[in-house]
Amino acid sequence: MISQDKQLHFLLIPLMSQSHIIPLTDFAKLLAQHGINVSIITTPLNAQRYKSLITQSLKFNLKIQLIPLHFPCEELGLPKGCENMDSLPSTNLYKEFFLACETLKKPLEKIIQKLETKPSCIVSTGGLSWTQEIADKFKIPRYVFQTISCFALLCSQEIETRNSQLPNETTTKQSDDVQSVVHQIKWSQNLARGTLINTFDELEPFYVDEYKKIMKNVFCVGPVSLCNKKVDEIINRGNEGSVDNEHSYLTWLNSMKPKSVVYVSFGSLCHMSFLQIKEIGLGLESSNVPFVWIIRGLNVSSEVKKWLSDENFEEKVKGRGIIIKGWAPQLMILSHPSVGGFLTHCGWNSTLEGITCGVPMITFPMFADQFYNEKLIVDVLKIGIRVGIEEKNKVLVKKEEVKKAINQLMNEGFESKERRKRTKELAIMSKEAMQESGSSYLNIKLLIQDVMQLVNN
Ligand SMILES: O=c1ccn([C@@H]2O[C@H](COP(=O)(O)OP(=O)(O)O[C@H]3O[C@H](CO)[C@@H](O)[C@H](O)[C@H]3O)[C@@H](O)[C@H]2O)c(=O)[nH]1
Repeated sequence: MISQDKQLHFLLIPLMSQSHIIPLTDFAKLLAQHGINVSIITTPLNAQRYKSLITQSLKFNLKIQLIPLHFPCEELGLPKGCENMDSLPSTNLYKEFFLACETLKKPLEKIIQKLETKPSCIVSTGGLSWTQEIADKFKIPRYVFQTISCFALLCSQEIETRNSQLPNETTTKQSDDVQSVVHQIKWSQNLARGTLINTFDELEPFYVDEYKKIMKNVFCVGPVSLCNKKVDEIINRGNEGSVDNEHSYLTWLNSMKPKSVVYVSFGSLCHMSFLQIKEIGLGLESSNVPFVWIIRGLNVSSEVKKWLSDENFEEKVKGRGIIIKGWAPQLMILSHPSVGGFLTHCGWNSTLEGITCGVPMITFPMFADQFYNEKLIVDVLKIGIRVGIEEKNKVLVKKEEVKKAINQLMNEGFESKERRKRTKELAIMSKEAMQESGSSYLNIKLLIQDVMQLVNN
């Protein structure tokens, strides 16, 4: 714990999406472990979903509170209860969702006005450019919390988001909207005091250095998921409801040979066509490799359910494969010794979680930074292999290609062993970065000093 003249209070504002709330709540724990008082802005349903965070903080004497603000779903044409991007019934509602997020600005200003002492700083995730206006209004320094890699940040500085990186259903009008939002985000980032990135210096040193040349006050503070050490923290992370099933998954994983299982998941937002889901299923079936396959959100369509039942799929793979139709305890599964491969959409949180758990990957990007992360995983770090062609969101990846990639990743050949070795080395480096006197640990301290100095001036 640092010695400090004043009790620092960090106000954390994530975009209401699992891929932003999860790393920011992890970061809250890390800050609280350094003696910081942390408030997280959220909404009533998200507060419910993350209530275990509060139980845990009380247990470990950490000062973290959730501040729920009303989220105007129905007023803005969103279905009731859609307070998190993963509960949207269609990707066409993203615009309405972002507008609903922006309406949090006024109530949040009222909250800040009512606080006895104003927050020492705001930490908000990249997409929330309106939080910069709040920071300016109250003269509070704002740090942008980046949930993507330095490699992807640099790529996106250079290149406009290509249409092929947008989700399948995106229209030209929506694509223009995306470009204008990207410009707004960049504008607000330049006004921020600094940038915190969920990565670690040793993972992508060249790209971290390059990013530091174009942005001021850059602190790599991750992988933040490593703050979850106790089993119940890992099982509960981002969970939607009860954790009863988690223990049966654990029993199943315990019965499998070390490094024999492939974990298949496409994050919290990806919307995959029925035909693609079918090819993945058939590829998994014919690979003969044990698997845990997550089908969630928009992907659990009636077509998918019918196909699974017509094929008698779950019965056919019984004993060798598990399908989870809903929220999976991803960190628990990836950190289990029986898991030896990860078929992933390359979301940055998933990529980092694969790395910290030492699990090599099969890359299946579908939109946004996922294509950059594929390049980082396959070409730079050499800890994964591609399945199908590069711009695969427009082309069906066939079952034969899925089977081939799984067998190539999971076999005992020289290349697989080398890939596994490299991933293991990165896993060790990631843990060292987060340990006392590791690079990310020290960067968090430097961040706190930066805030302290601003507060004391
Ligand atoms: O059943 C599930 C599904 C997901 N997760 C967790 O949810 C997070 C998902 O994050 P990520 O892997 O980054 O995927 P997305 O949800 O798809 O993330 C979006 O946001 C990321 C961060 O900005 C981008 O890198 C991605 O491209 C974008 O799709 C991870 O922590 C997972 O462990 C679970 O625990 N259980």
